[in-house]
Amino acid sequence: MAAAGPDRVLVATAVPVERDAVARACPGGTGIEVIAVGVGPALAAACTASALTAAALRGEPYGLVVSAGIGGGFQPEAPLGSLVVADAIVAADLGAETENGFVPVTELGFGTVGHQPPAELVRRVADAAGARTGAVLTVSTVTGTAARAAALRERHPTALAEAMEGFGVAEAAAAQGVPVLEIRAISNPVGPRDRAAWRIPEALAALTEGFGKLTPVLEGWNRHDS
Ligand SMILES: O=C(O)c1cccc(C(=O)CC[C@H]2O[C@@H](n3cnc4c(=O)[nH]cnc43)[C@H](O)[C@@H]2O)c1
Repeated sequence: MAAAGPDRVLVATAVPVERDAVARACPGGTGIEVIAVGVGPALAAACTASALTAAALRGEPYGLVVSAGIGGGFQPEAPLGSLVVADAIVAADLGAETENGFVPVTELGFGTVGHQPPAELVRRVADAAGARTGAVLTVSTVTGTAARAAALRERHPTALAEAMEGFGVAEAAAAQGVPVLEIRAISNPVGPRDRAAWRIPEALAALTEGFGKLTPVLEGWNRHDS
């Protein structure tokens, strides 16, 4: 039997400037498509699910989904302008606040709070792009205090970054049995709110450079090979 060809890859960013930064490194004909799916986990999940379903109905299903964009980095492990590849995609604020602290939704008997990207693909992508690997948290509220940053790190000691879409994109992918990655270029520290300290152009440039290096890995990847 002939070996299956490489999987088609869907890259989902939140906003158009992130989409364009990734697309600059992914010229047409590579089997990689880049779309903007909106800010926040719910909109990102809805738009990603629509794109996956539409492709499957066309008879051109995706074999991998990548949530990509800028993100906040936990300091000092994820400096501004660096890249992080998620080895775990974690819904960090999906649960209940109690007198004894935060309780994840899974401990209340519902749903899921994490997705695991394929370990070998994470390693290959991170090696190609010179990225760090660690948990990437999905939050609905951007962290704005040192106390909140410390609480997140205490609950998630391996976390390197936070953003707002990864878990939504991962839920949509998981619902269709498609593996998922998350790749973040660090635009700001996670911590006290200081919008003037965000380095968005530099992070977008890092996203383009990183995808330039990791695109061949995505192009060659087939989930049935690994
Ligand atoms: O400045 C604000 O008030 C503000 C509030 C909500 C969102 C934004 C964005 O610009 C978010 C765009 C996009 O970037 C990701 N991102 C970047 N840094 C962080 C962060 O520290 N924490 C969470 N998300 C972050 C996120 O994925 C958004 O889609 C600005």
